[in-house]
Amino acid sequence: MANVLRNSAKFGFSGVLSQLSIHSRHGRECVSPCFSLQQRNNSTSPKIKVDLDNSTGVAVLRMQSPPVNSLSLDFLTEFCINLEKLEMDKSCRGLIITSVSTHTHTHTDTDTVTQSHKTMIHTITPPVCVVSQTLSKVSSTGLDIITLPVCVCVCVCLVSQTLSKVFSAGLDIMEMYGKSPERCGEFWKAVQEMWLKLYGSNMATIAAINGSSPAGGCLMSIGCDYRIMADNPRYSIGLNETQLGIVAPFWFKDTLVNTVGNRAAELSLELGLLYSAPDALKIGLVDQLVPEDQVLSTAQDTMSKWLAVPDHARQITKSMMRKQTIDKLLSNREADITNFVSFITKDSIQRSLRMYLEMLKSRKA
Ligand SMILES: CCCCCCCCCCCCC/C=C/C(=O)SCCNC(=O)CCNC(=O)[C@H](O)C(C)(C)COP(=O)(O)OP(=O)(O)OC[C@H]1O[C@@H](n2cnc3c(N)ncnc32)[C@H](O)[C@@H]1OP(=O)(O)O
Repeated sequence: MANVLRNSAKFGFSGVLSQLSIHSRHGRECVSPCFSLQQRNNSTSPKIKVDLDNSTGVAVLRMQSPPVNSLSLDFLTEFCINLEKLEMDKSCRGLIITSVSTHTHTHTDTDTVTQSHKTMIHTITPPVCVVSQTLSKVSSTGLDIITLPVCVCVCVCLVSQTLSKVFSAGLDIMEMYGKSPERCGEFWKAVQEMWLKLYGSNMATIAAINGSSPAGGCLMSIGCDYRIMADNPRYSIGLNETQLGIVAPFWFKDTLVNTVGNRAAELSLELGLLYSAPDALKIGLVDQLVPEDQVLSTAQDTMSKWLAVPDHARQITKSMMRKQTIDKLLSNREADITNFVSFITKDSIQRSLRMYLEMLKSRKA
């Protein structure tokens, strides 16, 4: 333990993790070269928006991946990159994770379309510049040269997409359904990485849960130091894996046990319970309920209390509380990937996932 504390003090908590996970494909090894300490930490990427307030040292990470902020491989990779970048930024001490309820995505596109498609394009986007030209093209037979009237549109379009009222719908089920074992393994490694980075973060972390948060969304929430949830009867949170016919792995279970205790975790996991906000508060799955429009401001107020504690003392304490759980996964990472891949690719599990997907779609109809 003395070693742990010495290392924690020297490298910081996530520094210790990085030392241990140096071979990770999604870890520091591949991410670090992309970011220098000089880089600003206000970034907008397609699925995640990060704003760091330099005066408070608090970053707000907003998930903005419609329709439900599901955790795909791309999303997880982006999430980890953002976390790593903030972790390396000495001015960032606190992180709030939340979801944008609506977002406007600014998209610049260059497209080449045939004349017949021109009208359609115009109705979708206000083109900044439209250049008509004639394009010579080899036909599919390769013998005839045909000339098509084309319209080259350079468009700046505003696409408004609405996220349903979710914090995160958890792991992207499409990443686990009908995929090759290799792809499943890559995906699972990214899920592990997300949890390792979040649960072991040196930053004080708060989940501002402004929507439903099942399964992987719940894992992300309980990976934080504190949870504030919107008091909205439509929202639920929990590790509902068994309801899908799948099993939450040991480190999901350990994180839940560390949060709500053994008995509540046992009931919760075996029954795959999704809790309403008041019930989640009752078992300690979330720490505070507030009206929906106050989730973020409460998270900001709460963060200032966390940041009033000296960083090194908070970080070493966090390490003492979480290191054992983290080490358990670090020393079983490859076996955990192998387990996941062989479990998820079983015919019976694939059938369960298909039925669950169909159920999700039919609920809409
Ligand atoms: C020997 C054994 C050893 C054990 C070994 C263990 C190995 C490990 C085993 C595997 C462990 C895996 C762990 C899995 C964790 C997960 O996170 S699984 C995902 C669980 N998520 C859910 O159950 C949530 C499902 N979604 C919902 O309940 C609702 O969508 C919502 C979030 C409450 C939002 O509802 P609403 O606003 O009404 O939106 P919808 O209309 O339902 O959805 C919109 C579209 O989004 C699609 N969608 C929803 N969730 C997901 C998702 N998680 N992934 C992918 N896609 C999703 C939904 O189908 C809709 O799609 P369209 O119909 O095409 O619009």
